[in-house]
Parts: sequence; C-alpha cells; structure tokens
Amino acid sequence: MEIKSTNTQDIKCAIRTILSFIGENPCREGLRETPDRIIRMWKEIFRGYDLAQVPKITVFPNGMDGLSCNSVIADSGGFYSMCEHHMMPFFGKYWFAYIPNPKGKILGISKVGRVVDYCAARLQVQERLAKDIIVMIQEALGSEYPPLAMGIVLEGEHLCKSMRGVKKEGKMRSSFYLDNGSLPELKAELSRFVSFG
Ligand SMILES: Nc1nc2c(ncn2[C@@H]2O[C@H](COP(=O)(O)OP(=O)(O)OP(=O)(O)O)[C@@H](O)[C@H]2O)c(=O)[nH]1
Ligand SMILES: [Zn+2]
Repeated sequence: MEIKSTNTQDIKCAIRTILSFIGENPCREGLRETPDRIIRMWKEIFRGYDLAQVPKITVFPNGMDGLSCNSVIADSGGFYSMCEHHMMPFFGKYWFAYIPNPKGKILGISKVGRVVDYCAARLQVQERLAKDIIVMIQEALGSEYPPLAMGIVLEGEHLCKSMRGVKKEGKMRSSFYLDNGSLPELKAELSRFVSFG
C-alpha cells in the first residue's frame, strides 16, 4: 500500500501520539517497535486500497453451447474486515452462489475467495462489502451474457458491538443479490447451502 500525502515518520509520530493519548509511554521497551509493526500490519490488512493488488479473476467459456442449464455454483469461506466507524475488526463467513449464463463465462472458483479477501481489506460496513464483492465478480464475467443470478450472504461478528458500546452479541447478517431472471432458483439453493454459526 502506498501511504498517501504523508510520510512514514509522520505516521509513526501519530501512532506515538495515540499511545500517549490512551495513557501509555510510547518510549517504553515493549512499545518502541509498535509504530513500525502497525505500519506493516496496515499494509497487509488494508491492501484492498492498492490497485496493484487487485486479484486477477480468471474466467472460462461456459461451454454449454447455449443449452439452457441453470446449474447453481456455490462457494463459501471465511473473511476478516475492519469497520469504518470504530476501526475494529468484523469477521465471519461468506456464502456465494451464481447461475452462469449458458452462453457466458464461468469463474475460476478459487477467485471468489480472492475477491472476498481483497474487498474485505478496507474500512467499511458489511453491507457495502457484500455489494463490492458482487460488483467485482460481475465485471469479470462481462456484460454481454451476464450470469442469470448471483448473490452473497455474509455473517460477521462485529467487535465494535460485542467488545465495547452496547456489549451484545456482535453477529450481523447481510446479503446482496443480482437478478437477471433466475434469482428465486439461486435463493432456494443458497438457503440450503448457508449454515449460520
Ligand atoms: N449497518 C451496519 N452498522 C454497523 C456496521 N459496523 C458498525 N455498525 C454500527 O454503526 C453504528 C455507529 O453508530 P454511532 O452512534 O455513530 O457510533 P457509537 O456512538 O460508537 O455507537 P454505539 O456502537 O452504539 O456505541 C453503530 O450502531 C454500530 O453498531 C456495519 O457493518 N453495518
Ligand atoms: Zn464499528
């Protein structure tokens, strides 16, 4: 990640100021390297702002020769992200599914996880994360023969809700769908596939 409009020394200084603000001594042994560690960590967990790290989404011809075959293709996995209100983690599971266009493209299935990880590596709300993932995959599949339906369900535990503030269970569910005619079939399949924690 390229840190814009400021240099590393300024950021280290800002982190030391924050450490003082919370009551710490930024010069004590255990904290001396902390600003450097935080900068390295931010480069990793906020890599979703770096256009050079946009994942390559490999797609293939569906090969159905135009035969109508509404197969639902599904994938699931974990995600880690950071909430834009408190800069605290939210993390959990995603369930993704789509119905390829018989004349269109199919996805290399490992690419869904790569898109999820890239989009998750920013500050955001969970609702926008779901939309960003679907939009990036939609663009890779192209608009000539778009998928007949596509959707994602996210379940995230928000530490800003469980660890502070209201201090209730922090789980939140959100979903985002695209419909080009086959959304009911997609939702029926997703509801069998999704298993909330
Ligand atoms: N919809 C949605 N809300 C979120 C997400 N992450 C955090 N929030 C909520 O965003 C809200 C921010 O509310 P504010 O009143 O501005 O902040 P706050 O004073 O810290 O609020 P409390 O968390 O209630 O203490 C809170 O209700 C959070 O629970 C998210 O991904 N989606
Ligand atoms: Zn929050």
